Amino acid sequence: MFLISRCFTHQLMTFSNAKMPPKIAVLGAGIIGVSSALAIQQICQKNVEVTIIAERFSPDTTSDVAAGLIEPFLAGSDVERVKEWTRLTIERIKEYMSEGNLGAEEKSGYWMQSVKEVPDWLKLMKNVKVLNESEVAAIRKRPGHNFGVFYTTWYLEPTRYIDYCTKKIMENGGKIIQRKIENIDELGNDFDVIVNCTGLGSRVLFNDETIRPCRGQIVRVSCPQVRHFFIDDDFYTLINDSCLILGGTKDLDQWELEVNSKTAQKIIEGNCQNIPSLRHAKILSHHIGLRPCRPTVRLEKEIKNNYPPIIHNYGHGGSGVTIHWGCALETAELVNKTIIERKSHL
Ligand SMILES: Cc1cc2nc3c(=O)[nH]c(=O)nc-3n(C[C@H](O)[C@H](O)[C@H](O)COP(=O)(O)OP(=O)(O)OC[C@H]3O[C@@H](n4cnc5c(N)ncnc54)[C@H](O)[C@@H]3O)c2cc1C
Ligand SMILES: NC(=O)CC(=O)C(=O)O
Repeated sequence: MFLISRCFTHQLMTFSNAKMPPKIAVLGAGIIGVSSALAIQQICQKNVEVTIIAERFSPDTTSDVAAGLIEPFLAGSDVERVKEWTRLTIERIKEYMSEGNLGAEEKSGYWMQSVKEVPDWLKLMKNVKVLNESEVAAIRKRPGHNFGVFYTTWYLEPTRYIDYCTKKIMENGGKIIQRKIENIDELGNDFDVIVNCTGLGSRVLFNDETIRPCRGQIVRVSCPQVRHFFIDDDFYTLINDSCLILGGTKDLDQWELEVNSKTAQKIIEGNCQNIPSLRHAKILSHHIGLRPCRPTVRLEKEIKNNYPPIIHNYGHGGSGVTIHWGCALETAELVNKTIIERKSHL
């Protein structure tokens, strides 16, 4: 009886609240959660009540650790979807830059490779140049640099951007609740749609063991004379407005959040070999993040008996900044379609 009444109550709640704007819970306040919340407000023309519920907020999310380089990395096997999400995100970044926001720029540099790779997503970049033998020889810094590509991409500093999105969400009437959700039963019948943007948290919250941590350690340094990024199989120097980000480890199934000093030293040494000027860099800070890696990004609607519809948007690996807006738009379209379908049944 309880289950039926609960299910009936939920339907009743929906029917009885037909005049109230649909209530949307967005679980997670990383770049995926806040961008999804904002896209939902925009696509549903603000005729929704969006509440972000999260355990941690910026600057204490994985998203805040990211350098925000725009290029797919550990994004799973849906390469065509990832490329389209990247394209839409690049358009978003251009708009964001045109508004005069800080923390986003075009940036050029080198990707030196031991095995030649010219992925399709390079077509989204500018000034792409596959290096010839003499150019490789001129740029090479270590024996593993057998091939190389020069290109221009963008960076989007997550912390600044999350703040930008959050301000807009609040201006649109959004709400924020700081809370760890142990079980979605806790949400009861309070919401009409649940949007899951909990990243690695989905492993427990939605019992998805296919999402696994890929631990990344970085060092933020100041070295203004370095103005190009430099990436190879083991190390990278990426650029933000007022610092460089030196990386980059990728250790699957490693949950350790303590900074490892030996790893930090290896990261610094390896990047100094690629860019000798870095020997004059000032060390600013050390950070760890656990990339939410999954075989594919999970972006889909789930219907569970006795629960509101759940729209999943998690598992972005090393590409959450790169694909955030494409994923946010697709999530918002799923929410809008769900609301319209519900209204048609009233
Ligand atoms: C070192 C490093 C460098 C990176 N560099 C880049 C880069 O240059 N470019 C790029 O595109 N990507 C990069 N990434 C990847 C990017 O950071 C991630 O893909 C992205 O942050 C994932 O965003 P998210 O919002 O899903 O996760 P998160 O930022 O982890 O946010 C998850 C949110 O869900 C909340 N949450 C989880 N479980 C619960 C629960 N049970 N109850 C309530 N709230 C919950 C958390 O509190 C948090 O608010 C990098 C990652 C690392 C680690
Ligand atoms: N997209 C990226 O470049 C990801 C990255 O730098 C990381 O460490 O993850």
